[in-house]
Amino acid sequence: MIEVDTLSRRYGELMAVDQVSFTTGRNEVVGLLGHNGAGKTTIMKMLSGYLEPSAGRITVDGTVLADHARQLQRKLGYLPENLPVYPEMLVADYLEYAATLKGIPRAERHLALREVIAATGLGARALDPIQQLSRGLKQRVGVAQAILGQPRLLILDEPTNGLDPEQTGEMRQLLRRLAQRATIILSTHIMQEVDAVCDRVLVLAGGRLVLDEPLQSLRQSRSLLLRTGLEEPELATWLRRLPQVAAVHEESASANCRSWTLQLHPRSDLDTAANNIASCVTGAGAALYQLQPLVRDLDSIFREATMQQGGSELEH
Ligand SMILES: Nc1ncnc2c1ncn2[C@@H]1O[C@H](COP(=O)(O)OP(=O)(O)OP(=O)(O)O)[C@@H](O)[C@H]1O
Repeated sequence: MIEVDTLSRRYGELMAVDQVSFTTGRNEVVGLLGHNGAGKTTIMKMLSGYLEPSAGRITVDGTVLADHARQLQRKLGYLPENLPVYPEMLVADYLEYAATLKGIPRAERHLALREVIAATGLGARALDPIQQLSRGLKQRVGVAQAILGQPRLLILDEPTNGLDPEQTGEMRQLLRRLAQRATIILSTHIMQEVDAVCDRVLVLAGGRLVLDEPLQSLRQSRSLLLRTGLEEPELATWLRRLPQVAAVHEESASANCRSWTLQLHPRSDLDTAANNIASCVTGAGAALYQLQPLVRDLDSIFREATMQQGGSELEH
C-alpha cells in the first residue's frame, strides 16, 4: 500500500526526519510512536502530501506521491494535529465543503455526507455550529472529513488527543471499524492506544526509525515463565541442558513450589522448547504447575527502543 523509502525532512539545521523507511500492508493499522518532537507530525504531513520531503520517496499503491500529490490526496483521508474545522460553520455545511474540496461529485455528496455522519455518530449534531461541540465531537468532525469518500488510506495525527476516557473509547471503536476497509497510520503518545487498535508499531526517536515490528511479535519475548513442585532440587541443572534454553533464573521458592524464568535461544522454536521443558520437568519427577510465554509490556519496549535518545515513559 505505502512504501516509504529513506525519507528525510530538514527544518533549517534541524533534521526532523532522518532517512526513515517502512512499508505498510493493506488494511493494516500502524501506530507511529515517539516522544514530543520525534518527527511524527512531520512524517504524517509528508505522507499526506502537504509537506515536501527534503529527500527520499513515498509511493502509494505504486504511484509516487511527489509526482501525483493532488490525485493521491483525493484518495486519502488526513486528520491533522490541529483540527481544520471552522468554528462558525454547521457540521453538515463544513462536511459538504470538505467533500467539495475532496472532489466528490455533487450528485454523490449527499450520500457521502450521510455515510460519514452515521459512521462518526454525529447525526444528532449535524445542524449545530462546530463551536458549540465538545472537544470529542469536534474531533469526530475531523475524522468525518478524513473518511469522506471512503479513502483506502487514513492518516490520523493523534486522533484521541484531548478526549476524555469515554470519548477515547468511542474513538478507538470507530478506528477499529474503519480499519476493516482502510489502511490506517496513526500517531500517538499513548501505549493503550497502540494496544487497543494497532497491528504494527513504528517507534521514532530523534527523527530516526528505531523500531518497526508487528505488535504480536513485539510483545512476545523469548522467555518462558515456569512454576513447578519442589520434588527435584537439581531441576535447574536439567533445564539448562536443553538445547533451546539459554539461561535459567530462579525467581522465587515457597513452601510448595518454585518459579523460574527461562530465557530461550533467539532462533529456538517456542513450541519445541515448551514441549521439551514440560518433558524435562515431569521426567525429573517434579509437578508442572505453569508454563507460559512472558508477555513484554509496551512501556519497557518503548523505553528500550528510545533509550539511546534519553527517553522517558509514555502516558497510559
Ligand atoms: N515548521 C517547523 N519549523 C522548524 N522546526 C519544526 C517545524 N515543525 C516541526 N519542527 C521541529 O521538528 C521536530 C519534529 O517535530 P514534529 O512536530 O514532527 O514532532 P512530533 O513527534 O509530531 O512531536 P509532538 O508529539 O510534540 O507532536 C521538532 O524538533 C520540532 O520542533
